[in-house]
Amino acid sequence: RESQAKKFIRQHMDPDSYPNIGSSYCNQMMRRRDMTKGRCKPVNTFVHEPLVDVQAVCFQEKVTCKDGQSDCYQSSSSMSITDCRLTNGSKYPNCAYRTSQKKRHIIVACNGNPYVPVHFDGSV
Ligand SMILES: Nc1ncnc2c1ncn2[C@@H]1O[C@H](C(=O)NS(=O)(=O)C[C@H]2[C@@H](O)[C@H](n3ccc(=O)[nH]c3=O)O[C@@H]2CO)[C@@H](O)[C@H]1O
Repeated sequence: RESQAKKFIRQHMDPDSYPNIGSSYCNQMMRRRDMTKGRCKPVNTFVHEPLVDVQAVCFQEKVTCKDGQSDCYQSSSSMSITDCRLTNGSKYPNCAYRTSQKKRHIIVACNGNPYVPVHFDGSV
């Protein structure tokens, strides 16, 4: 059984590639990281920063999560991210994504001991 922390890493961490945004990055990565089984995950962000830097966000600015919970944190510095968004013409099982490269402050929810990111809430 995959822990929430491991799931966060699988779904949202890609420190090694700062993709030269060919449009295929999201199409490939959403499959490779197992987010196109059963349905195409509509929106997903990959973070291109070292894991330790993303884990440190759990000890940065506390903010309210989209769901109203209070265990979210906003990164003090902007980070390199790639937003993957399902295109309108996309038809399961051929999940077609738009790839958008951005520099944003990320917002994550943290949980557990050790206190680590378990959910990607958004970016600003
Ligand atoms: N406060 C919390 N505290 C603790 N745990 C919390 C909390 N909240 C949720 N979980 C947990 O997380 C699980 C989970 O998968 N939540 S999810 O909203 O569907 C994830 C979103 C995100 O993956 C993605 N997205 C979205 C925007 C963006 O910019 N980039 C981007 O990637 O889209 C998804 C849908 O929005 C949920 O089952 C619940 O267990």
